[in-house]
Amino acid sequence: MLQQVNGHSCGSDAQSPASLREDLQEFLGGEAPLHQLDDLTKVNPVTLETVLRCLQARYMADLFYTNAGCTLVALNPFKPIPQLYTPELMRDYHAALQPQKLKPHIFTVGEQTYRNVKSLIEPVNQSIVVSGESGAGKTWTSRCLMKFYAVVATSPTSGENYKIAERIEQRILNSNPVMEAFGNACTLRNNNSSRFGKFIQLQLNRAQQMTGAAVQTYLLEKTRVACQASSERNFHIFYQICKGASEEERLQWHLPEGATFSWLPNPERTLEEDCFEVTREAMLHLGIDTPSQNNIFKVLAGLLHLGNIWFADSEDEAQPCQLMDDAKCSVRTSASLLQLPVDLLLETLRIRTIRAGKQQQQVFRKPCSRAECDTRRDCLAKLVYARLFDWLVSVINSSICADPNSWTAFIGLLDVYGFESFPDNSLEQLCINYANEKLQQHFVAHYLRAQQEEYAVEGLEWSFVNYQDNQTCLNLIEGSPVSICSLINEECRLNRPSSAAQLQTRIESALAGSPCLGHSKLSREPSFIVVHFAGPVQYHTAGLVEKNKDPVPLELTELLQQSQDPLLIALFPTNPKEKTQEEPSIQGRAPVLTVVSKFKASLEQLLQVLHSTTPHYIRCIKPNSQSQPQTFIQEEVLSQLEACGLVETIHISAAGFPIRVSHQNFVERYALLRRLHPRTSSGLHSPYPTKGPAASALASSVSREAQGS
Ligand SMILES: Nc1ncnc2c1ncn2[C@@H]1O[C@H](COP(=O)(O)OP(=O)(O)OP(=O)(O)O)[C@@H](O)[C@H]1O
Repeated sequence: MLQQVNGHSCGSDAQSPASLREDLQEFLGGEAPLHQLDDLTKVNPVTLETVLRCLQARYMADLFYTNAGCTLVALNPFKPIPQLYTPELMRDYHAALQPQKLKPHIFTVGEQTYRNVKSLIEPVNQSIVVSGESGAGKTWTSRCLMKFYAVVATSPTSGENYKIAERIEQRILNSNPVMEAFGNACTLRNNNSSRFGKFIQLQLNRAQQMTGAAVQTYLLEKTRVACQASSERNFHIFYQICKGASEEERLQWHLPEGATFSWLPNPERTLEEDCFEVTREAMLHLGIDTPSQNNIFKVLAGLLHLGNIWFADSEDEAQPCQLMDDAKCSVRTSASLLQLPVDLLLETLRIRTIRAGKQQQQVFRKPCSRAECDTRRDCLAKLVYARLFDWLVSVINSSICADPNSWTAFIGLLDVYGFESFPDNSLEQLCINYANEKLQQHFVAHYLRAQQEEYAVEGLEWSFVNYQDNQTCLNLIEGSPVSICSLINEECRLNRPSSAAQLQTRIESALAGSPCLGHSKLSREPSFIVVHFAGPVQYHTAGLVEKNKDPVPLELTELLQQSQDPLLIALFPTNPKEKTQEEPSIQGRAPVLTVVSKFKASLEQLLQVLHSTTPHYIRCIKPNSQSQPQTFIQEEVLSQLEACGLVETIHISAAGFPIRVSHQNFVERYALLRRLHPRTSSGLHSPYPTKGPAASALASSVSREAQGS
């Protein structure tokens, strides 16, 4: 009935179409207008179409949050709605007797999570998995949740303790602008796209007060420092220093007004993320004082000048490449900002050292080709930036992390880069989409599969809801013995010359049986297609192996160890015992630790943490790819709904038993009901089953009733 009414096009009578529709609905079915359905399990029937219509109706009515069983759907409004995130509203959700009876909100999830910690029911630790495609609102959501906990999980005491707690919360909140300045960038899909993944662990003491936090980051897209797609930008911080530096700083950092940098595309675009002052202020609160900040910005300016060093082709292979005319000044400026000997910088960029022999004693020096010089220059910048980012994260952690004895439980917020599919996808997208597959699998395993299996085991009446399991895709990416990861890693291990076309052939022949592997007949570049749960993505094989090796010539690290700059000295210590991955082993074998293998290991660690917690899910949905408010493009939303299996989730949530109470807790909580029903004469049999499937069904229904769901 709803569908028909909604599909009906209303005329332009005196009555507005919206109110006519509502009247019609009421008359025909007595059902609530679609936008009033704040739980998708109430949509009837539950189909992709009805869910889509409901979300659209709500979006147009400025209702951005909707429950979908165990998941909260968050539609990106693409406009500021300050009244939706006020501290007063946070307190309302916190103080509510039954927060789930209030309008759906991320604060309901926040509060439920918080109450779960309080209840001490195992697993006490909680996690909130915020997912969605790039630009859907994940970072925004996690930021708001952090603010929520900063407001509600505070010490009620006054005086000194209160001040300490407030300082910790401020620091935790201040970690956001700093990490976003250094780790976010404007991409085609999102002006403030996170180019790294993060898991924030909010640490709570016995009284459920936030005593600290810890941040774990994943795979920063460091290639962006030296290479940006034409309509994209470098990390925000570079624009911030160029736009926000004072006159004096401009002189110190050699950043005159109007200077152009190859690695600073689209500087004319001004974004709200360009605010230098916010970053500085936040850094200060995290304990990074002004001299240290200036040191960081000076190094970053040095990298910008490094990007302006261009080489000319050498006519004689035995001679190093010459600098382009404009580049001579850039070399001097870059060397001076990075406090490196200018000759050594030039030599390192232009001459390769080859070690040979058993103990690598024989050393040859070979001039690099122009392309090799460019690669070394880019590599130097990536090396510095990646270490700087890691260093910042460790500074942040030391500033916000609580003493391990002071906290007993945590709430984890996971905000990883969303699923990506560009015209040109490479190793970065493969890793990002792989992470999204793993998270989807966690959701599928935890919710869609495990729940239904449990119902079957408990003997509950249940007709199985089919869902899209992404295991086949994961097998293709990471399975054993052969997968895309293993094949790319093997190329790195064998260190054999391998063309992009050869890699494509190897992948296609070794994994031909996988239904998730596709081939594009139209593509001129060697590539392969992976059919992800969120859609097919074509990956180009050119440069894949090299990126996976992520080779850092030893000379580059040695060069940076020669720097007199205090920050670079800290980032590149000259500790002979510290053997870095980039150093070749004695036997001259290629390093086994590849980007993919390190990423895989960190993902596995993350999933272990997630498995040990009670998970909560927030699905962020991007209503349109133009980031426009009040614009709901059905096809785009539909593909996101399909990709995350939302309809299946709703089906299972609607028909299933989402609330689980242990038998003991159930008896304790509802023992009162027994008094209402007289016992049988023997006194042994309660009218309610206390064990087995029927008990859990009963527990669920009573509990659901109690919670008003
Ligand atoms: N609840 C909201 N209210 C207002 N604007 C929002 C909201 N959520 C998101 N936005 C807007 O959408 C933009 C993109 O959101 P966000 O950066 O959180 O996306 P994301 O999912 O983290 O993307 P990525 O994966 O690229 O990092 C924000 O910069 C903000 O302008």
